[in-house]
Amino acid sequence: MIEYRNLRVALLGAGSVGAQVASLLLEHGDELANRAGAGLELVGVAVRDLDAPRTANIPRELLTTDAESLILGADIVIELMGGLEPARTYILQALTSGADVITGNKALLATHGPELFELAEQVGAQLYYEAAVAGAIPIIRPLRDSLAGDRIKRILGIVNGTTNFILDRMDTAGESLEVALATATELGYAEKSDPSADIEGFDAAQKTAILASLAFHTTVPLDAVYREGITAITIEQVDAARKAGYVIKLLAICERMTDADGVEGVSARVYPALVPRSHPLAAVHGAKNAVFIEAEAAGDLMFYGAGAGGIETASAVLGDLVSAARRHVIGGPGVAESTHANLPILPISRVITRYQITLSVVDQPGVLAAVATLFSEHGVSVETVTQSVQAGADPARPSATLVIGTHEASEADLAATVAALETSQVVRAVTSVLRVEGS
Ligand SMILES: NC(=O)c1ccc[n+]([C@@H]2O[C@H](COP(=O)([O-])OP(=O)(O)OC[C@H]3O[C@@H](n4cnc5c(N)ncnc54)[C@H](O)[C@@H]3O)[C@@H](O)[C@H]2O)c1
Ligand SMILES: N[C@@H](CCO)C(=O)O
Ligand code: NA
Repeated sequence: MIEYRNLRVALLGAGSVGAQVASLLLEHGDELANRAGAGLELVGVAVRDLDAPRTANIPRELLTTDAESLILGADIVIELMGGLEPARTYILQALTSGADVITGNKALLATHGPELFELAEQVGAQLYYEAAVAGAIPIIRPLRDSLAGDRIKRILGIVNGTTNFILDRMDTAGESLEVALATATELGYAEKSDPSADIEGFDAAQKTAILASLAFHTTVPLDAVYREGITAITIEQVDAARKAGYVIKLLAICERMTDADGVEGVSARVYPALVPRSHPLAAVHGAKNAVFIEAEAAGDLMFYGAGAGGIETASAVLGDLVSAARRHVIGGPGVAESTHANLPILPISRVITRYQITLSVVDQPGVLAAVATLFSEHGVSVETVTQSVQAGADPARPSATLVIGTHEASEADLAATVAALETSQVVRAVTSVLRVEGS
């Protein structure tokens, strides 16, 4: 038996993820010690209620309601309480006392990341957060370490399991958004009391801010992430997408781009988009997550797996724990989160992408030409046009549906085009506007 130096590990929070971390650490502690080169002693678990039921057995003597004392005696602090406070204060206390910190708290990192990383750098400690983006899927470490020698061009992520589950049910089972959301809630994916963090895209936006900051060495604040959720997506849009060879996915997009004025910057955005069925992300079903990375030298890479779940996410936390322990063994300062590039963040109006617009129009001579003119007047180039004619109730006023695919255009030009279409005499209604990504 090798005698290792002992590291004192404090756990804050014993909910879905925390309880599994405690249980796995107690069960596999010896093996993890061999991998880390240091003993990993769970010295305490801070909880709110000593008697609350838990998903895993934790010896009663490890439980405490005194988080602050626990933090002060630890070499490594694992924060799995969630929320902004007191998580932020506890992490600041832990770093100040010289401990390394592991967290899965995307809300905190997306909001107060710079403050936490700055303090970690000042005191020479390390902040690990693999669990904060896409749960069990290794994505933080690949971006920070494996791809540190490359340049990331774009990240397209399915980083919210609840919305992917809902959109997948709409696509594969023909369920309405309401029915699919009810199933997601029943299965425990969406929050019962308030599913808006998922379906309005807030959770995905937090993860986007974290990924974009890391990928482009630039601080990307949460409020700079453009966000649309999935609540306006209809079953008609999902069906039409399928017939046209697409699937609708809620995407977290982090992209280095040059806007129409030649300004190079970072775009961070979340919205439901059409993804070609041939794209690897189209094959991500149910509540699974995937992150598709386009890198200059490495080309395309995809990371796929469980983006949530107590024991799955605990895997990411324990991976961080072994990394933190190895760093303690080796010594030296932590690796700072680099924001050296400091690229400007492009507002959504500057973003350039492709679109698909569906219109209900009057079916009479000159309509197609009038619609095409509106696109060209606003500098938007049409790539494809598909027309289908509806019988309609009034034979004297036949109606047609036009589906128009565009070449790349700026959001500002596209918005102006849509506004002009909406007031045009020949357009009865603009029934759908979706971006096309991943092609
Ligand atoms: N559940 C997942 O699948 C998942 C995936 C990725 C990341 N995360 C993140 O991991 C963190 C934990 O998530 P979870 O699902 O385990 O949450 P949870 O709500 O199941 O557990 C949080 C626990 O922390 C406790 N807690 C809250 N405030 C406390 C305090 N002041 N002192 C002591 N205990 C306190 C709560 O009582 C609860 O038991 C969150 O930041 C979450 O965003 C969760
Ligand atoms: N609510 C999140 C959990 C993980 O962050 C999801 O649906 O993916
Ligand atoms: Na992860």
